[in-house]
Amino acid sequence: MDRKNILVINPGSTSTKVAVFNNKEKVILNSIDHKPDDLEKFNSIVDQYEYRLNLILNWLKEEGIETSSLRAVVGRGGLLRPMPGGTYLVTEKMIEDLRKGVQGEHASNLGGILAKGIADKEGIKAYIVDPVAVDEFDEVARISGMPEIKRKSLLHALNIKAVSHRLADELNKELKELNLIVAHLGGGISVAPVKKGRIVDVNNANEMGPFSPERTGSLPVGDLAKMCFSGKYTYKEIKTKIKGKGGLVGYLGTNDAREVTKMIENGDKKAKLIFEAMGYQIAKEIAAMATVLNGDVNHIILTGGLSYSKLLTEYIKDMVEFIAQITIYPGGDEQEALNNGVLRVLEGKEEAKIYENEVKIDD
Ligand SMILES: Nc1ncnc2c1ncn2[C@@H]1O[C@H](COP(=O)(O)OP(=O)(O)O)[C@@H](O)[C@H]1O
Ligand SMILES: CCCC(=O)OP(=O)(O)O
Repeated sequence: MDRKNILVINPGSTSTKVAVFNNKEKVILNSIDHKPDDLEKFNSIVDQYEYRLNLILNWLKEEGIETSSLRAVVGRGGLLRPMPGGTYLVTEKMIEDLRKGVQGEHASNLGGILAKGIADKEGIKAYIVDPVAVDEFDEVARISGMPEIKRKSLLHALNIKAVSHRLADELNKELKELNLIVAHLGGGISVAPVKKGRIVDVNNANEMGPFSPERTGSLPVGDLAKMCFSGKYTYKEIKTKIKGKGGLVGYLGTNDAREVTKMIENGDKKAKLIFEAMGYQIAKEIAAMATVLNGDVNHIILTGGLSYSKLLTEYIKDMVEFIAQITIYPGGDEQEALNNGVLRVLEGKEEAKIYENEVKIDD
């Protein structure tokens, strides 16, 4: 069979997005949503491998797409060691680090593993592009306030870079001429100042910043420490309360903003307060990042799944439009960005990076 297709796999905390491209053309796309109950039964992210793999393979089968038609497979890259952006070949060392979760656990750790699993069976190559561990921080942004703890760059780097380029193109400008604040509003939330194309700071989307559909974001640390030592919870339970059962899930029992919107439409006052509180925290984070850019902000971008919600984006807009003009790219461009990253390599415009050569391995 003619190998013409690229399979894109984007595992997120609330969904697995899959797409097939033929060169630049998107042949088909699907977002398989995961309710908290679907994932709760797994002990770790890596344990979800067979579950997500079967969902992908069954979907390909239903759509009549043979894996023998694939030319390459690309997955969203995970919490690897801090690394420069770009397209990376999935190597054994990368797989080892994704399995270990060297910077923690997140669904995107499965991206490279799933891509390699499918690619190896077909004897083709697997890649990741601009993983969530891309680190372009200014040194000052690494200081937490406690010498034992460093602030980390963990974020939706793939989409933040893609939509920044998209806006620059639409404005007919070079990205290096612009200062942007990009808020990716997904299962996790990243708010990043993009200074002349570089992501110089960000809340750690896994455990800092605004609360999100399934995460607490930053918490009052004294109360958290007390809770940890109360004897009521194991370490694992606390971790799940922070990531998985925090945010909208913690308050309202769902990670789905569409369900929350229905609750609000049906007069649920608690749902309204919590949804507005999420908007309030996102707006505050955007304003904080405006200071990182010394107030010199050309544009604010709202993107990610939550930015389909007019209720949420209007709330945020109202609070931050004094800073700069706002553009909304609902959902975002992650699938296209993954495909484009691989195409650049397959077309010889860029060389795939090798993980081991780009990161510091000191263990
Ligand atoms: N049309 C929509 N309207 C409102 N919220 C939406 C819509 N589509 C998706 N969402 C919400 O966006 C969030 C997921 O965003 P997404 O970027 O897909 O995250 P992830 O990649 O982590 O799965 C969920 O809370 C989901 O309910
Ligand atoms: C670790 C940051 C990436 C993130 O939060 O992605 P999801 O929104 O897909 O969970």
